Amino acid sequence: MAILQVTSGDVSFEDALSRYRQGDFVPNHDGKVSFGFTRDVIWTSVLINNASNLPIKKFFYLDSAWLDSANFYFVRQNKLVANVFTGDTLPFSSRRSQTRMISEAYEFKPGLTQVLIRFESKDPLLIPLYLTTEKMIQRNLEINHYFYGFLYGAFLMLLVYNIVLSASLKDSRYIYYSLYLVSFLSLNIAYTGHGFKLFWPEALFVQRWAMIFFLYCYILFGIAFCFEFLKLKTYLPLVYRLNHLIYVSLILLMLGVFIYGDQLLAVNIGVALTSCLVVIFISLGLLALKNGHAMVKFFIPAVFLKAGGAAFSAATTWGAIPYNTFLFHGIEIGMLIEMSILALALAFNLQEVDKARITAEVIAQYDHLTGLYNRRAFIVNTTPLWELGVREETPFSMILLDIDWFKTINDKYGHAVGDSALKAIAKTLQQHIRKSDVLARWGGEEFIIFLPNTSQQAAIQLANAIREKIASVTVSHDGEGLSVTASFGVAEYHCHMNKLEELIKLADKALYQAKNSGRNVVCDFPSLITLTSQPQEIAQQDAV
Ligand SMILES: Nc1nc2c(ncn2[C@@H]2O[C@H](COP(=O)(O)OP(=O)(O)OP(=O)(O)O)[C@@H](O)[C@H]2O)c(=O)[nH]1
Repeated sequence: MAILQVTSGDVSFEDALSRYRQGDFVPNHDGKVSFGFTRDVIWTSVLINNASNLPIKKFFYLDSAWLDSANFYFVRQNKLVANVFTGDTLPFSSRRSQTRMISEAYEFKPGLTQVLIRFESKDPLLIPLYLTTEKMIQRNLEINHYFYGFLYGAFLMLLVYNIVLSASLKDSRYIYYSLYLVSFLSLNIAYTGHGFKLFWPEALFVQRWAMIFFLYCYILFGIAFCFEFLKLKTYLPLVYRLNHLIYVSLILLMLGVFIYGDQLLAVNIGVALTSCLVVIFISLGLLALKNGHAMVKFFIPAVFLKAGGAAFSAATTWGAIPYNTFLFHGIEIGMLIEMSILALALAFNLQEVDKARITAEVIAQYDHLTGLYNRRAFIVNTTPLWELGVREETPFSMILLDIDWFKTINDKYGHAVGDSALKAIAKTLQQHIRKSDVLARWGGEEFIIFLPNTSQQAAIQLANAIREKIASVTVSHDGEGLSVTASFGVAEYHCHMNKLEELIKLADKALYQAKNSGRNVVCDFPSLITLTSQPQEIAQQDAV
């Protein structure tokens, strides 16, 4: 194969032929196939010698879906015998051969045939040209089908997985991930020629601009995903504030290039932005890592691997390294790896969210000062025991206790001492109840105990034991021990009660009675003072 690269203006077939004869074509000894982003026109000349006596049908096959035009001129004995035009400037349905990649059949008569082909593209000019048989083309397409079947299958799986997660978790990161993935998928469908073959075979305008449009979408959603995934709002708020400016600038740029209408310029800007994207992603990732964002440990390797794949694709496209199908598909493989790692990261995040939810649920059950159940958790844990007691007709009781003169303790010794008293009493209560009892901090200085399988008499006994114990507990203050007392109300379930609240109300009434009876006493309902000690003003209860 010999090549003539026309850098300015155009050359007609006749001119190309005469320049070939003048020796202007250069032999393509090193098998160059990539000419990068160029407005140049490439003419190639191939001499085919059919040494047999019979005509042989062969196919020219181009393993690239980016060519705007491939114009084949078949010359025999200095005469043009056939001219076939194909490429993306022709509706797909008008192509003689309906393969996704350009292929052109020709029956070579015995003897020498010269084939001159004029190539042009507004996308990267890549000409991996093969002279082959129909069988080989079918085989190649078959391998391609498996490859893209696997790739699109994997992308669709990741997509569905993330759409389900975004719908159930209402987390914007999954939505941006899905958009990022869909834009890459669409870009891939456009630049591999699948779109032209399957979705818009007649629409030349779409074929011309779809790839560029999806490339810009990919950049836009890539940035949006990066901002959300790295939680820049939290970890880099100054950068995050720029997000709207970035999105608006990108959309304006996109509109600008479409209105200007220069396809090659639009592709060049898009590709340059995609390369910048990798640098931006990694820089933002490192900054977020510095500010303590754990998910970056997934993000940076994912972006590196994708960037590696993309670099190989770009290098083969630009002709920096020799063309090779595997390397050419580097971006797709890299993107699949990146998407899988990021999906893993989002799954990891799901686990974190779950852990945080469990922690929040646990925290929501407990009183932070004493570590006892709070009022809500008390009701939740007591209700089934109440129902069981009612059904099995076993006695059960409730104790409500309130620290005496607690306001005075706070006022006189300070809140910290009040808190220590609350903690000391909580500990005492925990030591005196059974595992099956339910203990909670009911309010400020009030505690409640639900006692399953416990009669009123037994509850009163327990309350008195606790009362005595509390009175003997000392809370340290300025090196001295300060003692506190508590008053108790006890009530037992009766069959006319319908709700837990009714039993609590009775215990509260008994407690009220205990307070009125001078404090540091246990009262039950109906009010009955079971044991008293001399009521004391806390102000007088100094060191023990
Ligand atoms: N230190 C501390 N004080 C609390 C806490 N929760 C509530 N309190 C205080 O407990 C005091 C309760 O005061 P009162 O309801 O007047 O009861 P009292 O002083 O114990 O009087 P009697 O119950 O009639 O013996 C209030 O001053 C609240 O501010 C807490 O978590 N820590």
